[in-house]
Amino acid sequence: MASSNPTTTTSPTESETLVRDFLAANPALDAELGNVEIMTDRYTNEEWAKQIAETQKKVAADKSRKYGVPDVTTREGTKDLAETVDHTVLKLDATSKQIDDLCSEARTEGFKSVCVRLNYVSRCVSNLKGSPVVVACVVGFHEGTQDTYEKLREARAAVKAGAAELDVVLNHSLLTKHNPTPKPSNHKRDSTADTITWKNTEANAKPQSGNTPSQGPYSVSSSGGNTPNPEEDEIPDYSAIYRELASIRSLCPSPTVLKLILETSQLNSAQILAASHLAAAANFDFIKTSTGFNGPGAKLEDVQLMVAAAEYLSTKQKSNGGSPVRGRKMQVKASGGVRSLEAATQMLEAGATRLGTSSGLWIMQEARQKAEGLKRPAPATRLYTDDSIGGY
Ligand SMILES: O=C[C@H](O)COP(=O)(O)O
Repeated sequence: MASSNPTTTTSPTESETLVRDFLAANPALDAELGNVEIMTDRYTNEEWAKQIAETQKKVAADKSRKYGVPDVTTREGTKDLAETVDHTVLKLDATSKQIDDLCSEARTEGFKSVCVRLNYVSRCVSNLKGSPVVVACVVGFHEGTQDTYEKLREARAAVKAGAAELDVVLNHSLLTKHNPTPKPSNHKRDSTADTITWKNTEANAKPQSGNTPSQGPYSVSSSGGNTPNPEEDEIPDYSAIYRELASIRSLCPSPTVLKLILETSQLNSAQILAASHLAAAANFDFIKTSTGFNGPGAKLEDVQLMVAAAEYLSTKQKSNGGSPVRGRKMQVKASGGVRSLEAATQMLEAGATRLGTSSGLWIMQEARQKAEGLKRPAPATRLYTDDSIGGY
């Protein structure tokens, strides 16, 4: 049975209707979830806009702040690094063999998770039985524009199949159609599926012109320089975004870990902050940069901004008596194009706590090489000096 948060309205809100309809169509789920707490539409679009404007005004990326990173010259540090990695294969043409290899590599390396599409979740769950590696599944991949009901169906199917974490693609078009601000693209992929999506990205790209402020405060209308957009002064449909996120959270309660993929390459800083605000309000656990299939992946400045946003949004609730966001701090996952130990280290230094990468094996290999390179040679090898013949 579903119950909702206290609300001043008597008729059900759109979120309530959506979740109740979903449960009515899935009675087994309704019984399984028991007393679902529906996160209702808490604010009007104008109220969201006001709150988001405040976040945009207050939050700026702190480029000088460096977070501690695992010391990969130690065994413990290498283990810690591995535990940040979501070992990822999301190609449409991935084979069962590749998925099986992904799982056994994740077990061997001690990665946090394997991140796959829905069709491979149960295979991974059975491969990883008895290991601490969890299964993460993407939802709404990779465009994010599927309708909410479809995303709910996908999310629930993934949880039913055993996924512990869901990486949900934001419907970023709801933000960008008001202030389209594509960023420059120099991303190249190699598989056939990737090439197709890359072509789509290029086809959809609009001219870029001085539209991405590198530091706050950021406002939604800060896109200056674009061709005038008839919708420029309208407020993006924040309510629709929140409704989608909140209904996914309502039907996939904790301990399911929810990550929101913002697709930062498609957003300006103001839009990144708006999405972060709504993710926090809907109790998501992570904000994540990229799908890896649409424009460039994780950029340092975006990770820095998201980390600052997560920090601000977590303290905001404490300071204003419980509303409007929350007290638990979201984490940040850097994903897309993280292909080397150096890139991984930079993202962690910027405050990311999770890395989504298809290059996890290579990154670990580099970490081991670094550890070995710095180790003093064992006495038997005596590579650099020979005490028997004297020397300094
Ligand atoms: O979330 C994960 C990304 O799809 C991985 O992207 P990548 O292949 O560039 O590492």
